[in-house]
Order: sequence, then structure tokens, then C-alpha cells
Amino acid sequence: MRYAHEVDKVRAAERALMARSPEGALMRRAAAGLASVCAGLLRSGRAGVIGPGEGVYGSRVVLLAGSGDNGGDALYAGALLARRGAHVTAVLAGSKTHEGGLAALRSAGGRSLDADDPAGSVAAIEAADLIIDGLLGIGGRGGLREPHATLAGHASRSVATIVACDLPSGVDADTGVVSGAAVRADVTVTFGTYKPGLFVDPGAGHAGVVELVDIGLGPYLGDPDVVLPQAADVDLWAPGPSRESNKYRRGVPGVVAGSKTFTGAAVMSVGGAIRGGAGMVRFASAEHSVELVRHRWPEAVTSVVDTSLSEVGRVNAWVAGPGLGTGEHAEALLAEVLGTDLPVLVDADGLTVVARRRDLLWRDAPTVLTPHAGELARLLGTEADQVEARRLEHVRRAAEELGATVLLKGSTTVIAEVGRPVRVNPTGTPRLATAGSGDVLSGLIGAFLSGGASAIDAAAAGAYLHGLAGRLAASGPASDERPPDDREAPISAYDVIEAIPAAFRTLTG
Ligand SMILES: NC(=O)C1=CN([C@@H]2O[C@H](COP(=O)(O)OP(=O)(O)OC[C@H]3O[C@@H](n4cnc5c(N)ncnc54)[C@H](O)[C@@H]3O)[C@@H](O)[C@H]2O)[C@@H](O)CC1
Ligand SMILES: Nc1ncnc2c1ncn2[C@@H]1O[C@H](COP(=O)(O)OP(=O)(O)O)[C@@H](O)[C@H]1O
Ligand SMILES: [K+]
Repeated sequence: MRYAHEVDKVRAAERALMARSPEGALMRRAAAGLASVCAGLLRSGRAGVIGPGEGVYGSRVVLLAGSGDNGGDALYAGALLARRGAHVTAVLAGSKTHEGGLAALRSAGGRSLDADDPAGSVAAIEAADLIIDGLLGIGGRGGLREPHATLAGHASRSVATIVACDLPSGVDADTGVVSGAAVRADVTVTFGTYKPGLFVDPGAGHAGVVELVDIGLGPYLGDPDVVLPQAADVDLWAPGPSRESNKYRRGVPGVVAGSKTFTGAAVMSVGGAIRGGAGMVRFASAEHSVELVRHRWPEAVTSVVDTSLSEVGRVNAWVAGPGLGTGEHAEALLAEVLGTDLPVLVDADGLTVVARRRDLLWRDAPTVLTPHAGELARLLGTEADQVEARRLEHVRRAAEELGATVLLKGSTTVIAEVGRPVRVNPTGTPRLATAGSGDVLSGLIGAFLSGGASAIDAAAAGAYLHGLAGRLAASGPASDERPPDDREAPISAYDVIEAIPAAFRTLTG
């Protein structure tokens, strides 16, 4: 698990640690970590036009230095690189400059120029091999002002490797919200703890590869606000069968999906549940959907139902909603499953129904809702673009107002439950944005719920494996470490189902 803390907690921890540390020690640790990552990039040849082996000596490094301590970190790191032979130029932005940092840079042989000298700044940025973005860190508020916004634009257009100090300037540390211009980094070197905005889009998309530098804040940080599960966590939440397992003990999810009109969603959801490791999947729907599911998944035990599920047989969790329709028939089936004391996942059409019948969610047993931004907007009475721009805020609000575990799908999948840190899914690829792939996710999570996982563990494990299966299907990198790249090919929802077993195998290496 990777832990992220909001700015207030970082500041409190910093105060506690500073009271016990020599003056300037934290900034020196941060700067040393930042310089070490930059030196590694220059050595490995990944930075700008420098070839492999050319290293720090003779490289051209530009520091974009704002007026606060983030600028101070960049200046001290620049001084360390200058001492190793880099040509370092600081572009000074903002009302003042960190004096100690600037003095250190100058005494190491670095030079500085004012951001008010646009020609000089542009020339330095264009010639750089590596740019350190020290404009703003956790003290940034709102969209970048000038000259920061213009400098961020120049940096983003340059061929240099961009390393963000603590977080990319223009990204809100607590939320990942970006209002206007922001630096797009190749690597972000963050200090003390991860910041939530580095995990969640649009901020995560600006951060590149994130490296954590330990500056000793750990004992003072308290509980995380946001966490990023890793393979080992998912392996615990989605355990395999034991010697004593039989098909009933492994879990029997009931899938209530599909209708006379919509049939594909049911096939995808049942497929997700089967490949997710359910001992047996029961499926209930209208006749045509049942025929299609039986044809594709003869493993499923099916029942043709109208408005009652009394003939379906025993299950230990329900998945309800994909392709179900939104009329009275669907409402009756949803009311029946939500009236049980079993865990229930509600997706797709089911979410449209509960948006008008919120009372159906007043229950004691666990409920998982899996909306995309449009569905969540409808549940909360807002607009989808608002949800997409501020994902953490909206998923937390939904969990609170609806009394459910809420998994918000999309460019970063986030999962909230009252009283717990939000879980952010590290896997996935935009290739998953294809009809039916969300239905696969519903079945996968249903399999874990029926196997006894808690609502939030089932949701987080499902999102992780679904995202990994998407990457594998698209032939992208099969890990949670590397972002998807342009070697990926288009995939269908069915390909995602097929790749689920391979995704499971990656959990144990
Ligand atoms: N908190 C910690 O534990 C540590 C913090 N350190 C560094 O200190 C940073 C925080 O420093 P500060 O608190 O000085 O804050 P920042 O350096 O992040 O920014 C504050 C300055 O930016 C200006 N500013 C804010 N929003 C702006 C906007 N939208 N456009 C233009 N200017 C804007 C403010 O007027 C202020 O002058 C961290 O991000 C990190 O880099 C490290 O040195 C080590 C330890
Ligand atoms: N930009 C994106 N990046 C990564 N994953 C995405 C993106 N857009 C959508 N997804 C994923 O694709 C799936 C689509 O689900 P959904 O919107 O419910 O589609 P459907 O209802 O057709 O199945 C979800 O798992 C979602 O998280
Ligand atoms: K920064």
C-alpha cells in the first residue's frame, strides 16, 4: 500500500519533526533526494539530449524557482548538481527568492536570471537537458499565476526531461485538481509522504513516475487520507481457494442483469463473475438474455424471471443492474435484492433506478455502487464534468450521502467508504473505455463479495485486477508501476474477461 496525506497533516508533521532537527535539515534531505534522482536521470541518458553515460558533468540544468520553500528545494538541489559539474541556471519567478538556496547555488557556480527576462528564460529552457520544476509545492493555491503559467508552458514544450519538486506546479496537492496551466512532469520527486493529488487524475496524469524521498516525517504523519493498493494487498483481498473449498464455500454470486432489449451486459457481467473465481454463478433475467448467457457461459446456473427472484436458489451476494432496464420490472427486482441481508453491488441501469429510489439503499448489509461520472452526477444532482474534475470530493460525498461503498470509474478509479481512506486504483488503461467493460467489473467484484471479502476490499481488488486485465489484453505493461504506453492495441470487453486469469497470476509474481 502507498500512503498519501493531505497538506495539513504534512505541515503538522513537518513542525513536529523540525522541532527535533537541526535548522534546515529537512530541506537539505529533500534537496539531496531530488538531486540524486536528477543525477540518475542524467546518467541513464533518459534526460533530454544527453546520451547514455554523459552524466551530470557538462549537462544543462534549468531550475524554475518560485518564491517559497519549493523553490528553495530546487535551488539547493541545483547547487548539488552544479558542484558535480552541471551548468545550472535558475529562472527566478515570484515576488521573492529563497535566499539560502540562491546563495548556495551561486557559490556552487550556478547562475540565475529573472523570469521578467523572457528571452533569457526561453533560451535557457530550450537548451536544457533537465528542468527542475520548483515553482510551487504544497503551498500552491488555485491556478498558476504569471509568470509561473508561462514558464510551465515553455517547460512543457521543451524536449528536456522535467522533474517536478514535491508535485507538479499547478496540481492541487490534496485533490489532484488542475485549474488552468500546470507543469507536466516526466518524474515527480515527492518528500515525506505521497500527496493525494499525485494519485488522482487530472493531477496523476501530470506527475509521471513518482519517487518518494524519505525525510523522516513518517512517525508524525498519522492516518493516511488516500491509499494506493499494490499487488500484495490485492492478493490478500482476493484469496484463492483452500483445500477445504467447494463450489458453495468459494461463493455463489447471483447476477440480475439484462432484459428483453439489452443482452450483452449480462453476458459480460456473468463472465466477470466466473473468471473472478466464483464457485458457481447464478443468473436471473428475461428469456432472451438467459438464452444468450447459457450459450456463452454454460457454467452459469440460469433462471428465467419476471418480477420475482424467489425461484433463483441460494446466493451469498447479488450483482444487479447491467442492462436491466429502468422501468417497474427493474425496480421490483432491485427492491428485492436490496431487501435481503446480503451484500449487493448495484451498477449501470440499477444506479438510474436508485437515483430516483434512494430509499432502496437504506439497509444494513453492505452495498457497493459502481457509477461512472455521468451516473454519479445523476445520483448527486450535479454534472459529469464536475465529477471528473474533482473525483475525490464527489466520491467521498456519495459514500456519505448514500451510505454505501462507492467506486467511481474512469481515468482514475477511486473507492470511498465512510471512515476509511479513499482507495485509488493504480492499474487500468484508457483502452478499457469500451462498451461492456464496466459490466465485467461488476461481475468480478460480485465474485469477491460472494467469497466473503468486505465491500471495500472486493471493490478495490476488482478494480485492480480489471485494470491489469485491460493492460494485459491490450499487450501493455502488466504491472501497476508503469503507465500504459502507446504499444497498446484496442480491446473489447470480452478480451478483458479472457485476460482475468493472467491478471491473477501477476499477483504472486
Ligand atoms: N512540509 C515539509 O515537510 C517540507 C517542505 N518542503 C518544501 O516546501 C514546499 C512548501 O513550501 P511553501 O510552504 O513555502 O510553499 P510553496 O513553495 O509551495 O509556494 C508558496 C509560494 O507560492 C505562491 N503561490 C501560491 N499559489 C500560487 C499560484 N497559484 N500562482 C503563483 N504563485 C502562487 C505563494 O504566494 C507563496 O509565495 C514543499 O512543497 C516542499 O517542496 C521541503 O523543503 C522539506 C520539508
Ligand atoms: N480514461 C480512462 N482511463 C482508464 N479507464 C477508463 C477510462 N474511461 C473508462 N475507463 C474504465 O472503463 C470501464 C468502463 O465502464 P463503464 O463506463 O461502466 O462502461 P460500460 O457500461 O459500457 O461497461 C470502467 O472500468 C472505467 O474505469
Ligand atoms: K513543483
